[in-house]
Amino acid sequence: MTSKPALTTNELSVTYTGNEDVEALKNVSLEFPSNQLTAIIGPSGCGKSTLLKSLNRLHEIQPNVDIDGDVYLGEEPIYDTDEPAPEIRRRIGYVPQTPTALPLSIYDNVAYGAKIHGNYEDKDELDDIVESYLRKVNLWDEVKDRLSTPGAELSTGQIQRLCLARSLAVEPEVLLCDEVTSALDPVSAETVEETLADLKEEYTIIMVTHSMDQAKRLADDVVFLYLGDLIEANDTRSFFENPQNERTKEFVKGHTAVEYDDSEDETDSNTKVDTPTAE
Ligand SMILES: Nc1ncnc2c1ncn2[C@@H]1O[C@H](COP(=O)(O)OP(=O)(O)OP(=O)(O)O)[C@@H](O)[C@H]1O
Repeated sequence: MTSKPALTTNELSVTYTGNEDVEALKNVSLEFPSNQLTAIIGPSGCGKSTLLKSLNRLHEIQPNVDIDGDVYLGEEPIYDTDEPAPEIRRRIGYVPQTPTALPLSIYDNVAYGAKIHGNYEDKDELDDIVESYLRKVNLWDEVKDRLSTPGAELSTGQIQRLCLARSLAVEPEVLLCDEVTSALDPVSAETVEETLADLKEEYTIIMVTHSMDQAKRLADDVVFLYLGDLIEANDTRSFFENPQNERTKEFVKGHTAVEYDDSEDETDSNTKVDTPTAE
């Protein structure tokens, strides 16, 4: 990891409290470089979504979560700060797995984000902003003649790109993506993936994915979690070709077997992670 970190975690721990405490993340210290795409991978239940949500204080909307340590956006702490959580969440955007359009027109789905940010003078400028973000997510040509139709009438893959445009329109410094292609058909997933590949030139993107193929294709860096522990973080090539930790070696080998040897394994070739759970 070479460039300056956009986001850093310092001994970050997250515990879900209740009848039984679940330590979902344990003392994780990590750097997420600027203008790169980092993939967070690991078996089901290892803490990927927990890590992602703790990076913009999304956990605070749940009552039963204890968080220790801190996260830094550049040099600024996001927990130990007077800055309101909604402003932190504007600066560190979150795109969920299930694409959902607001009950508004295509135009207003994107304008909504721009209006929150309030960085425009008049309608002409807002039109330009909407167009530029729809272009950024490769959706403009598909929707430019029907901007006033409801966003919900688009295909699922188009809605996911609309959600990306809406998230970008508030001008975040970092974009968190939680399995944003997993609810899509293969063609739509490919289009969203191409969009992410374009966006990572300009944005810092942190993405949870279950697909090793996707991590290899898209990510500059990979973070591997197991049972809430950070096992290994490295650039993508080193991570897959020369893993340092035995656990990583096993995980990568397991997925290589799934990807390339379909004679012995019935697991779907999209390499959905199926190794032991942390629960
Ligand atoms: N709201 C919650 N309350 C209690 N425990 C939770 C809660 N959310 C997650 N957990 C537990 O925390 C651990 C980590 O869960 P998390 O969803 O972060 O894993 P994950 O790696 O994203 O899993 P998956 O790949 O299946 O989505 C798991 O043991 C899970 O059961």
